[in-house]
Amino acid sequence: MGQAFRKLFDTLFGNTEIRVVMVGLDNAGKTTILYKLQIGKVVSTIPTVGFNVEKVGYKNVDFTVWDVGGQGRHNLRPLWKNYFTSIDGLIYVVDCHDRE
Ligand SMILES: Nc1nc2c(ncn2[C@@H]2O[C@H](COP(=O)(O)OP(=O)(O)OP(=O)(O)O)[C@@H](O)[C@H]2O)c(=O)[nH]1
Ligand SMILES: [Mg+2]
Repeated sequence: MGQAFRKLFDTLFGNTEIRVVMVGLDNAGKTTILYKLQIGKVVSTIPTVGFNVEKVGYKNVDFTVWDVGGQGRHNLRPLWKNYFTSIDGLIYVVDCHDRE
């Protein structure tokens, strides 16, 4: 209950911190989205082995966005679940041009 009031208070009067995790298959575009959100540009990327984490501010909300690598050949997908504790949101990124 106290936590709920705290969140409400923060939303109305201060900064709210939200933790978000992005997962999806390799080459889906997660890292591209992360840096587009943070710096507003499309950057060139390399496959993520591990994760990238960045802060993205929007209005009075501070998003901490975790971008977790999705390559199957490095067996990264079974590791996704380790990022799912204490998060407020999960984004699953899909490349709509990927027919496989
Ligand atoms: N045409 C097009 N290319 C994109 C788009 N988003 C990402 N790409 C390209 O797709 C490739 C992979 O993008 P990443 O953002 O590195 O993919 P990822 O999901 O982080 O991949 P992993 O780190 O391996 O899990 C890069 O060459 C990007 O430039 C898009 O919306 N359109
Ligand atoms: Mg990546």
